[in-house]
Amino acid sequence: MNIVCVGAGSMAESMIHGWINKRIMKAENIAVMNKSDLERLENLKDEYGVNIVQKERVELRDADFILLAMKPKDVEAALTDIKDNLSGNAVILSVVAGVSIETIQRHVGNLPVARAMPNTSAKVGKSATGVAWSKWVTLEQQHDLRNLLSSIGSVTVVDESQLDAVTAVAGSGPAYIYYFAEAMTEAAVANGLSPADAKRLVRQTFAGASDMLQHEDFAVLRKKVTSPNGTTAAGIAALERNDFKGIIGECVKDAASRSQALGREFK
Ligand SMILES: NC(=O)C1=CN([C@@H]2O[C@H](COP(=O)(O)OP(=O)(O)OC[C@H]3O[C@@H](n4cnc5c(N)ncnc54)[C@H](O)[C@@H]3O)[C@@H](O)[C@H]2O)C=CC1
Ligand SMILES: O=C(O)[C@@H]1CCC=N1
Repeated sequence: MNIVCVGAGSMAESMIHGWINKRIMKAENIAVMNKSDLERLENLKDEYGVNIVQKERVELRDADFILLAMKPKDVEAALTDIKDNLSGNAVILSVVAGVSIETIQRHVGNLPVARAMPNTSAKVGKSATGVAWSKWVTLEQQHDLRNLLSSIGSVTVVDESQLDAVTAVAGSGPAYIYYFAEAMTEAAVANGLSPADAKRLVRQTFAGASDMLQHEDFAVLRKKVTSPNGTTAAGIAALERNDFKGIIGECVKDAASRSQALGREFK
């Protein structure tokens, strides 16, 4: 199986890292191309052993899967640029936020197109990925796509209309968690801990809690920490007073709306 990554930024790198780490792909079967940054491609070649798409672009013609991993505004130019080099057998796997299967097919014709929304935890094999595909994707190709995506984490097959929600929760989600970790660290320092100790404590608290989340119901876990009239109850009361759930609700709603807007903007 051959894959060409069109767009070689942080998302493509996370996926390449996951595929090679899990030995689902050999580096020699992966090729990368981008808009203009040859140094970036050379770096990926040095780091992972992947190929760089050559001027003649045989790699594109031989590809079973084309990973589309550029910003939404660059999709049209990228597809216009590669469409004459694609074989009819290639499946396009887009991770671009918002841009619909219909829009992609308008540029390349009735090629099989799948849209996935992974996240950067692909790098450590722990992406939470949602995927939807068009009717042109055969059962065998669906099977290969599941394999490719499950090598970087969990896979949830959804209807394309649900991908905006997947993007808002799982695609963007790691950033909310990092933001929460930053806020906890700042609060720890404000309450007298050294920055180094604060960071170590917060990092391990997140790591331990995220392990626990795998095994028990979220609310049950929370209740087990929360002694009546204790410290956690006081902390949670502050979250409730400040409408923490409302804030998170708005955060996810705005991210999903932005995903829809990107789809309209780059139709
Ligand atoms: N970073 C993240 O956490 C996630 C990103 N995504 C999606 O992945 C896509 C890529 O995001 P990043 O990797 O973060 O962006 P990035 O900015 O790190 O990389 C974009 C890459 O696209 C290339 N590119 C631009 N125009 C091109 C063209 N015409 N032909 C070929 N290559 C071209 C750039 O040279 C660059 O290598 C975005 O659409 C984003 O919505 C999806 C899930 C998570
Ligand atoms: O922020 C973005 O638009 C992309 C999509 C999901 C994560 N990063």
